Amino acid sequence: MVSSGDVDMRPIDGKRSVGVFTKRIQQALLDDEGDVAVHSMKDLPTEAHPSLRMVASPARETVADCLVSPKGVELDALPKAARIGTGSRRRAAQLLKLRPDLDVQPIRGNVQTRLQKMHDGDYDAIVLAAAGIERLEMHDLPRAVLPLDCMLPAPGQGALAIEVRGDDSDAVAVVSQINVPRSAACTLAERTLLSQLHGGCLAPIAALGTVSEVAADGQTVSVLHLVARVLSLDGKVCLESEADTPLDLASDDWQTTAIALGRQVAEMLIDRGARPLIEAGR
Ligand SMILES: NCc1[nH]cc(CCC(=O)O)c1CC(=O)O
Repeated sequence: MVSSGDVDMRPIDGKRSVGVFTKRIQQALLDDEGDVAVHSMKDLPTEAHPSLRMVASPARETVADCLVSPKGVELDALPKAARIGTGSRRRAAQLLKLRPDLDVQPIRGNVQTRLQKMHDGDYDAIVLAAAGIERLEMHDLPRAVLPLDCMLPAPGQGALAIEVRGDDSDAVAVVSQINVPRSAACTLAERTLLSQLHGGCLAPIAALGTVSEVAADGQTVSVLHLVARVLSLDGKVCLESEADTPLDLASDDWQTTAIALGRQVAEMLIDRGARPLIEAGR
């Protein structure tokens, strides 16, 4: 299905841009044109549609962003004042934090359109999610992975969100079986943080949840870690907070745990002054 996010070339704008990649697909579910919707979780607004239910998130792809350029150079090898195409304030702010000289310019359209614009010479480089490149099987695309400490991803990046109609109990029962709690816990923490900050998809907010196994008293326990950043648009201010919590993936408690961690890290950022930065980014 073609969504308005694929074809609308106008600059990203607060209200109009909410759900542009997901609305058309949700409408197909509501109209009974399909029974299962597959979204990029990153594109799915945190506020759920009242008649739909996100019942599964399968194993997550790689979460990083990539710098894509004709020669696939690293960020520090770009010439001074290089033109970078990205419509994402999160990406723009994190790039400018490291390279204030860069000339960040808006870009729209699907991946093919963006690459064409780069090859036409409109930009020296663009930023794309590694997950998108891999899902499109563009394995030969010249690119440099941006390390996570320089570019934290968007909440939900690299994950899929599978939605069904809330009253379709067969679909709920079947599709929920492909949920991977380890991935779902990470993205639930990230998306809880985002909704607590009322960031929508546009504010310069980055977040990454990870699960690791830690040895404690001769046993291994899972730990959910969440790190998040809120930046000023020019990247000059960058607040970062993180926290972790034990996670019991075998019980249904993982949801409560992930939500609590998302709230906790959001509070830490608000205490450090995130609100005015988010308001300025609207
Ligand atoms: N906003 C478009 C969008 N939605 C999901 C992805 C990539 C795949 C993913 O992050 O899951 C992309 C393209 C991009 O950000 O480069």
